[in-house]
Amino acid sequence: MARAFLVVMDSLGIGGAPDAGAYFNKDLPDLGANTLAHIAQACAEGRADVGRSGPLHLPTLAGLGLGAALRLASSQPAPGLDRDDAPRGRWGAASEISAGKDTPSGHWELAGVPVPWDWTYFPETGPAFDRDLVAHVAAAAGTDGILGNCHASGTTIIADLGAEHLRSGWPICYTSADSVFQIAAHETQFGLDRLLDLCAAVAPRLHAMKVGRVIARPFVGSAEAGFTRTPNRRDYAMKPPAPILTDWVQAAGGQVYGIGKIGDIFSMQGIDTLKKGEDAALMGHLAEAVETAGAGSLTFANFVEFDSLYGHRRDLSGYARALEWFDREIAKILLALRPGDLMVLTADHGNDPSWPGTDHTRERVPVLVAGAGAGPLGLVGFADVAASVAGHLGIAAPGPGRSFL
Ligand SMILES: O=P(O)(O)O[C@H]1O[C@H](CO)[C@@H](O)[C@H]1O
Ligand SMILES: [Mn+2]
Ligand SMILES: [Mn+2]
Repeated sequence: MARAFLVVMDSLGIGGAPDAGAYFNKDLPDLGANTLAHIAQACAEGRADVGRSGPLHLPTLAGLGLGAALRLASSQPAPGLDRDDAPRGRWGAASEISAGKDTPSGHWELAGVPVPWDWTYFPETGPAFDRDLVAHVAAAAGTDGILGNCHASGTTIIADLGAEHLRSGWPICYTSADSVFQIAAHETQFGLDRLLDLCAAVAPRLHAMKVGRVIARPFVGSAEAGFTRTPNRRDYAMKPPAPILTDWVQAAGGQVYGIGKIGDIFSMQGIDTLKKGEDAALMGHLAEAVETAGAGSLTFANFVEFDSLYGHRRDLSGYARALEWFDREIAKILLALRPGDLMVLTADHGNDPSWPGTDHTRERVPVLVAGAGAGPLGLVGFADVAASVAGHLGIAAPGPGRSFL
């Protein structure tokens, strides 16, 4: 009996989005952004040699068709990924139709439901949040005000405002090119539970404004030693607008196992069990799911560190190291798959570490399939991923997606 494993390599874009010109980082359109190709180019040119060296080495993913998918999506050279002439998996490139280039829209559309509305974004100049919203957040925090109130990189803003936060006790509120309201606060001085309660309290108002996520960003440290974010980040996302792949599987009697950020991204909708942790631990949970998942089940995993630790930080070496680690680990997991298993490896948006700014980039994403033979899938849509997984499990797939298998 069939089982399905859907694995999102968060932010591993492969360029070529038809509408990239409509999305921006700073004032530069995302035209030409290509997360994977630019990492591969940096590796080949010796610009990504911290903790690794040489051309980007991804034999497992390339063997499934990653290089072929990249060439289909865009014309950018990707040294090291140009020799997989006969991929052993099914491979293709997917475009997103939802507006925005953030995690929730990407995942919802991969799960079969494109986002039917335009998200709310905050202005880049002047105060990001209006007086009513500031007053609402401060009241919920029990403070006389907030810090930040601007677009920022999360690591930079705690370095800049961490000391003032400790002095005043005011939460640090910031946003990005995504539809997000982020609140950073000291985990022990402000309190982790208090921060999570604050995010939960203000989320309904922000969701009503069509702001996709409120994100708790706890950190530790001191002005003297510096400030560091902890793994206790938590996202409070809007609910998807319609039943998604996880609901379809449950409705058909299958179990749904979430791994990583999947629980936050879908507000636990349609998810029976959730395993969280750093990416290394998540890989262990994925291996365990391959061992134990039942017939008719869906395991849905997100590996976020490509994005959070390396893409947003514009760290080419780190992203390459993470990809090479993932490639070695996923090789073992692919070997453990059984007849009747389908594994789809894909991504939710780009985050080109060679690009200006610190935000996501609008790109196509790879779709690599193990367990369904070999050969091209062509150019597909994000929602086709959900339809294909549903088709493999033999269940109905409402919505716009069409199976590519
Ligand atoms: O700079 P940090 O806080 O990591 O923020 C990043 O993380 C957010 C959510 O993924 C994005 O919108 C981006 O701004
Ligand atoms: Mn993402
Ligand atoms: Mn991100």
